[in-house]
Amino acid sequence: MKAKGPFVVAIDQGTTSSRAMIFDAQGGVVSSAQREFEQIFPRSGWVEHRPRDILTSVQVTLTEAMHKAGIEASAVAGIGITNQRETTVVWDRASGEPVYNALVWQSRHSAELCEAMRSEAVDALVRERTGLLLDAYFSATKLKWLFEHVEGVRERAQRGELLFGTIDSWLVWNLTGGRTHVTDVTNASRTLLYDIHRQGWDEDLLALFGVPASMLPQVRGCSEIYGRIEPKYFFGRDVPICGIAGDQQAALFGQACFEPGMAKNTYGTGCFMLMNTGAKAVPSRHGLLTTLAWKLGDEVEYALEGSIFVAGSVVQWLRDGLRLLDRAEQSQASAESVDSTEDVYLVPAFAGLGAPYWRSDVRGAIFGLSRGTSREHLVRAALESMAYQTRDVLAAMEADADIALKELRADGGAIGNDFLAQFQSDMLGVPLLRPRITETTALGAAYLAGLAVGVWDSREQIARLWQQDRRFDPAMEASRRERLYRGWQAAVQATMGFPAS
Ligand SMILES: Nc1ncnc2c1ncn2[C@@H]1O[C@H](COP(=O)(O)OP(=O)(O)O)[C@@H](O)[C@H]1O
Ligand SMILES: O=P(O)(O)OC[C@H](O)CO
Repeated sequence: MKAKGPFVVAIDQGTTSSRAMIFDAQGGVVSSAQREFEQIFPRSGWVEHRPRDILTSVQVTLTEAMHKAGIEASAVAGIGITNQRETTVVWDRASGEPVYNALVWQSRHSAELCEAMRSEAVDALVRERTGLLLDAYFSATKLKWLFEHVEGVRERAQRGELLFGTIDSWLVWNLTGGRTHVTDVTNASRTLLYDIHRQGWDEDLLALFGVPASMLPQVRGCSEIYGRIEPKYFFGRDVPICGIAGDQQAALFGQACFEPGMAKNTYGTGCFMLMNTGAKAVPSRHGLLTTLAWKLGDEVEYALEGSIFVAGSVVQWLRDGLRLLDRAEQSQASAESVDSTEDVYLVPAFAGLGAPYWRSDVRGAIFGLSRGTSREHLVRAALESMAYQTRDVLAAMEADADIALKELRADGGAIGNDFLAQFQSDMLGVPLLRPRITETTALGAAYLAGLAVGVWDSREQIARLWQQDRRFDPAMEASRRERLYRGWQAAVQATMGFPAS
């Protein structure tokens, strides 16, 4: 007999792959399926996705995960969606056809346009209303690029023929058969068009970027029924879609960081540290972002975020670019085979530096090379760079929020690396906790969906489901830690000074 459930499905639409996961009511993984899709690099620094590829990868993984689980569709209580954030899609309201590829969050399409728009008044307006910065990372700059570079898009948008959405909106629109144009507050808070204090699209910002209000989705909470999936996509059942959050906020939720001061760091392609600041939107004076953590019922909570653009991808570069490794996992043994980097530092500013520096013009550098520098030293320096960047962000966070972090919950593919986890704990001087389920992004989306349809009743119940895999306690002497960190800071300063202008 097939298991009765209830089960919850999470769709985790990430930058390089889509994943569908099925969870039971204890928060345990029943099955999962994953598909990569094509990354399109039309020019140096530009990254695009085909919106239809994304949709297909989601539909295929949904079906595969259900087959693997061997459960009835009727046992699924709800579907949650979590997504790569900021990535921008524009499509025709009538035909559903995208007008162009999706412009991906990392892409620098709109970098020049941002420089041309920059002024003290614009910077202040953006920061005050959105908690963000004027940077090509965010959606409104990508929309403006589409208006300026793709023929007819501005005019069609002005005539009300086009819709805009981040990937969550694009998926919900399609999975509900073109009936529902919504997003949630967390995704809205990454567009540069949303007032995070007043909770609404902001007319001044719409005017600044030339965006007609008619193309915007309705903004909703993170845990409610938005619509029902078309039965043809889900074994004949119109299951509710009832959870939406951007992937980093979903991970914060999946890590059960529900109290102000609790923080998580996700070590994937990039690294995103978010600290819950509760009902208070804490403005950053140290290069972080203020963002919405979630909205449950009428309650809104905020987070401080440090966005690091290159983390796990530095290991991919060692593997595919320098061919120093066959597999990412080998980096652990390689780093552990030497006692230190012998003062080699690698600053992986491949696409500039994100938080807290925001320097899109700088590029990566390696310092301290000697005749004795080996492959192992470089691998270790690459892993250490993730930990140093995280310390930069944490220092900014503690200064902004005026608190000292007690522990850091960590997740994402790269934190399976024990060397990195230990070095990170050493470098921060706080315990690092690794949960049993490191797919916390999908788990968070499942929790949000399950809360909306009664699979779980409360956040307290969810917090009790969090389980530790391993705890890493700081073991490095403070004097060594500070000496190493000073070396990193010098390396970053030197990187930012090159080439001399
Ligand atoms: N054992 C490991 N040590 C170091 N880095 C790793 C390890 N395993 C995976 N990675 C890195 O982590 C990233 C994959 O993590 P994942 O959470 O799947 O990323 P994303 O969701 O951003 O695609 C890759 O960049 C990979 O190089
Ligand atoms: O797809 P990921 O996990 O690399 O996350 C991307 C972030 O949401 C970008 O802001």
